[in-house]
Amino acid sequence: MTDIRTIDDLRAALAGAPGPSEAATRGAQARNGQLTKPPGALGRLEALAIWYAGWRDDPRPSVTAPQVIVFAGNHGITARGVSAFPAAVTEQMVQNFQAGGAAINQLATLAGARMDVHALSLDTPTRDFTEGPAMDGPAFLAALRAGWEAVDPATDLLVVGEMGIGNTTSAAALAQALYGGAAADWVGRGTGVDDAGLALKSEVVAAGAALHAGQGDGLETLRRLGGREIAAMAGAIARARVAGIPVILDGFICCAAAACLAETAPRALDHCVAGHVSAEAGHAALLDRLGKAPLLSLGMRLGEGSGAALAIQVFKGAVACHSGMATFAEAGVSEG
Ligand SMILES: Cc1cc2ncn([C@H]3O[C@H](COP(=O)(O)O)[C@@H](O)[C@H]3O)c2cc1C
Ligand SMILES: O=C(O)c1cccnc1
Repeated sequence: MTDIRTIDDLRAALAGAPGPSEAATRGAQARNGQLTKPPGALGRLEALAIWYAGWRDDPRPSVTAPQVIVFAGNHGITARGVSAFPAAVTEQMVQNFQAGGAAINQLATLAGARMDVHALSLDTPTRDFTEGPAMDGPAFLAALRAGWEAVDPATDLLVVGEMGIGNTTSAAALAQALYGGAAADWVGRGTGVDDAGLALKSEVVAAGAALHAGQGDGLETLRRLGGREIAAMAGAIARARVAGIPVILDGFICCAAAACLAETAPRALDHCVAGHVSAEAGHAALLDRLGKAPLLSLGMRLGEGSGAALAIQVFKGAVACHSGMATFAEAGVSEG
């Protein structure tokens, strides 16, 4: 599947996507058992490398072409005062990304990743989701397709990040609509709202979830409560699933996008690893729902793909050891 013309095309692509190669997984497991180290001594790095080998269909893979894609969108919900920063910051940060001045630029460069920035109709914010669906069908499909098409088929490790003032409110509403619980379980301070701002966010999220929960699958929920950049992240993660490209998930917003796919097709996130756990209040609970244990826990709460981009280096470490180390036989080291 190289194109999606309808949202049902995306549903079908997710449902029919192949899993990792069993032969490559077995080959990598066998290799891992022969490497010059005590069994299990590289901890979770060993499982990561084997998992990566399966998805890349190569028992001795390397990470040579990581890609970081940052999507930006504006949110009608910002009119309700849910962010500590004005909506204009979305566009200003896009310019900062393009000039190389944001945190994600530094972390992507350090990880040896190509970085692409896609600003999605910034002059047309989504609708306030407490009044109706955030996006109509064509706008939603366009955003999904922008994400789908942004993935370089030649990439071998993908990170998707976002910029969109107000999007922690959108992500919290998605989480509540998909998983239930109270709005207060899912809202956090985002860019740093005070206690009154947090209470307002809870009200807005509860109203959105009440209006839109239970109206369809994860993708339909995404159309109703998401944003263009969140939909594009979902489109990119889905493309990677179909193309067998492993993905490192970022923070709360990225995981909300991913959750919409998981609630659409049960194996939709088999190709994803959680890069980090964000300090945003609901992220740990969201990772639990996704069944993903984070690689890093550094108290970051930035978004942009920053935590996941940092985790590329953990991945590179895992794969470099797996594929570069000598075996006991090669090195003449005695096995225990
Ligand atoms: C200067 C600046 C850079 C950022 N980079 C990411 N975000 C993060 O903050 C926003 C979400 O928080 P809220 O829902 O509270 O608006 C998103 O755009 C996210 O990526 C930023 C926010 C700011 C202010
Ligand atoms: O976890 C995130 O992705 C996050 C948290 C706060 C603000 N922006 C993003």
